[in-house]
Amino acid sequence: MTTSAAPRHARAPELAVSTTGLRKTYRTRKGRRVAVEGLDLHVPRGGVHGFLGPNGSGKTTTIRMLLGLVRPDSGSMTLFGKPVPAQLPAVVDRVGAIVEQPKFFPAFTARRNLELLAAGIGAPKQRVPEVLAEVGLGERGGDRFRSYSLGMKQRLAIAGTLLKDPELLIFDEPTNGLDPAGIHEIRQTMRGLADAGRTVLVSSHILNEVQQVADTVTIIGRGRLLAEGDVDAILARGGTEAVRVRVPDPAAAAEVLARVGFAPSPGDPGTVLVRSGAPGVPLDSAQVNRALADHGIYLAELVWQRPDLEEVFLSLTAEEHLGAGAPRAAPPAPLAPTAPRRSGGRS
Ligand SMILES: Nc1ncnc2c1ncn2[C@@H]1O[C@H](COP(=O)(O)OP(=O)(O)OP(=O)(O)O)[C@@H](O)[C@H]1O
Repeated sequence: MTTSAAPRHARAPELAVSTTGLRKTYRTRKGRRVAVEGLDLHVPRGGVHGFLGPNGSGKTTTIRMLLGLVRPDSGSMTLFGKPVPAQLPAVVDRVGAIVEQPKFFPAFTARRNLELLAAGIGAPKQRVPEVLAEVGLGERGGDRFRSYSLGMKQRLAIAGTLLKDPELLIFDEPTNGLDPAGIHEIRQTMRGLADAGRTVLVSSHILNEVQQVADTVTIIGRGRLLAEGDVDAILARGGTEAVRVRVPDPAAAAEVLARVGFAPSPGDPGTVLVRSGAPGVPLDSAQVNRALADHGIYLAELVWQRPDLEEVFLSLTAEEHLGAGAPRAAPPAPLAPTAPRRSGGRS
């Protein structure tokens, strides 16, 4: 099933990126391998758009096709409304991308490295201090590249993509290999770029990592679209809220909760997961607490379990794995679009 959660871009006059029916197969010794299977992608202008899917789901292949590095078998693509690859030269200066790690000279300063890069791509040298500042390296531009942390190296790579002042930035798995601090730095950098009015298209196989910074996402699996739209709307449709209660006797608590209309299920040892018992009725944690206390069961802990994009992905792919004749869940009602997130990120 494809979930389309009332994306903002439905009203946008022009998308930063779009693909229609995009397909790519690779020739292998065992025959043809389908990498991208009829993919429709819609990236609105402005904000951070997460392009998400597990390893091998076709993200890099799609990005490489958009950048003219790989030729699709069929389908169409546009960047800022211009068909690519046919009109790529007309839009290429509006796009900056990191698909592979750029090579910097370890013994040169970050500033010198960017000056060399600027000369190579015909960007003005005056942009160098500006782009260093934009990625938060303004104070460290005089340090040698080899003294940088991995997160700083990746931010320098991002600075390199900004030299020509592009409107659209495409980053393929920019947090690969980074520690949590480095991941946080890159997230903040992407948020800052989007808040400054650029469009950031970022791919990742770690869905929850991007959930924290993306305004909109496209989730793919095995080269096919699974869900797209505003993060909050996809979360609201794709997963169910639950509370985890820790009680002395989980079986007794589950029985009580089921009797009064909740939907309990076993949690970690010593806990019960409680969901709303009726579709569309929000879960009320105070009622859970009261129901248990009324039956002499006092909880030691109550923790909200909010749905995340990993959970949404798993539920979407679980549906995909159902046989053709198996019953499918009815699609949830459409939701109103949510306002774009503009600062601070999510926790
Ligand atoms: N040059 C190639 N030749 C043959 N098969 C390829 C080639 N490049 C990619 N593939 C296959 O195409 C599929 C999609 O790969 P792709 O790298 O686009 O996925 P991905 O989502 O970017 O994965 P990852 O997160 O691991 O980078 C995979 O099955 C992969 O093995």
